[in-house]
Amino acid sequence: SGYGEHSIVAVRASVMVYDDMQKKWLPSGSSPGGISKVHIYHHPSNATFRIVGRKVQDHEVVINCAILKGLKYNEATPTFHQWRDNRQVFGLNFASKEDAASFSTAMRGALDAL
Ligand SMILES: CC(=O)N[C@@H](Cc1ccccc1Cl)C(=O)N1CC[C@@H]2C=C[C@H]3CC[C@@H](C(=O)N4CC[C@@H]5C=C[C@H]6CC[C@@H](C(=O)O)N6C(=O)[C@H]54)N3C(=O)[C@H]21
Repeated sequence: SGYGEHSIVAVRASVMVYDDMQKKWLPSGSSPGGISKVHIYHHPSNATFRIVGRKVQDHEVVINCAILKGLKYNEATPTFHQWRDNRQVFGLNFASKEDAASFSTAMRGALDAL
């Protein structure tokens, strides 16, 4: 309903990005570590989806990336999932297996709809 975006899933996860130079995973955002609320937002009128994550503590946006057709979503472990865009690799270290499963189901639904 309406013309805005709406959240199709909201989970808790630590958002990470892989640093190719240092060859290690770094927490995304300015303050080290910490849990974020990570949503998948659907924009029905332009049939798009994106992932937006905000730190629970200070609401810093630590991820804001489009879900593009053909994205390969890798479930490396039951609580760590990852994917690439043309610049970097993102990882979500979920607070629970249930959060991971919810997110994965919504992600795969979005990918099927693109
Ligand atoms: C073909 C391709 O791009 N391949 C990608 C994967 C991929 C495949 C298909 C589509 C998209 C993608 Cl993305 C790829 O191989 N990449 C992506 C970058 C990542 C980096 C390091 C190495 C180190 C080993 C592994 C890893 O990350 N793994 C193991 C579970 C482990 C779980 C938790 C996270 C938490 C932080 C870190 C840790 O524990 O300290 N950590 C981990 O250590 C986590 N890996 C990878 O996984 C690597």
